[in-house]
Amino acid sequence: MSRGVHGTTMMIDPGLPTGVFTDVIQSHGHLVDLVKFGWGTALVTKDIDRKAAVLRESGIDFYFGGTLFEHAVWTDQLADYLALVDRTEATHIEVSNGTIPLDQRSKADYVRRMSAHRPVLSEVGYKDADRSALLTPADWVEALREDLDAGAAMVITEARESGRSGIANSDGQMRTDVLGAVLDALDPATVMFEAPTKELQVELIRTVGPQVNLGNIATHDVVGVETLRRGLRGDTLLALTTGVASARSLSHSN
Ligand SMILES: O=C(O)[C@H](CS(=O)(=O)O)OP(=O)(O)O
Repeated sequence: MSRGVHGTTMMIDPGLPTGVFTDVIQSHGHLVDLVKFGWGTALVTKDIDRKAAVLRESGIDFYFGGTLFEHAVWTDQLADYLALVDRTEATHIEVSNGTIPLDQRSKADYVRRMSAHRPVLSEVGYKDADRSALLTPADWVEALREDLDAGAAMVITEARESGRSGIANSDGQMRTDVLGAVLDALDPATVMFEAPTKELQVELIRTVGPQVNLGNIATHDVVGVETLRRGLRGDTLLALTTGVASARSLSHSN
């Protein structure tokens, strides 16, 4: 799924027209490891099978938003959801409890069940910022561990498409207490951090390194994120690269 030293980049499709989506994949697909068809957009997208084919032809893994899984559980349509996964040949299933009343233990049971169908990406954190804020760093670590123990291929920290909930505060700032606890307890290779804003992307790349797995990257930000990973933007240049020019030659050129 990942491109080696540079971690997984998961792009979120908010329902782009098929032509635009195809263009994005043709132009930037080499920088994308995973695509999420956001929330329930797949069910109202006329061309979802064509979009899925574009990703299969490009060798890019994809799955449907956790909200679609939750909708299926809540409305008792899991069989239809799995039929969609099979028909489109989605490579992964996201299991989450960001919206519906599904406790952590029951979610972990779904991780076990869904792992029989596809590798599972399991999310921790809530869509509601106030509810998420009540989760302590220890709660996050415990839930992430429980999902990994239940067989999740990777766990996801919620931040929404806005970057204003879950592991981020409602003002968009990273909850550094949670991030620190997660990095102390888990191998970052097993975690994908949703990071739709430049502030969150920079913080994660500076803290974890270019190998950090980043999710919910907007279609128009794929190239920008890659430059951050490679120190090709001022925000990460000094943190990720070693200068070779001497101070003397630098001062001469100034
Ligand atoms: O795609 C989804 O279902 C949502 C996107 S958002 O939180 O509504 O912006 O995210 P997920 O993390 O997959 O639940």
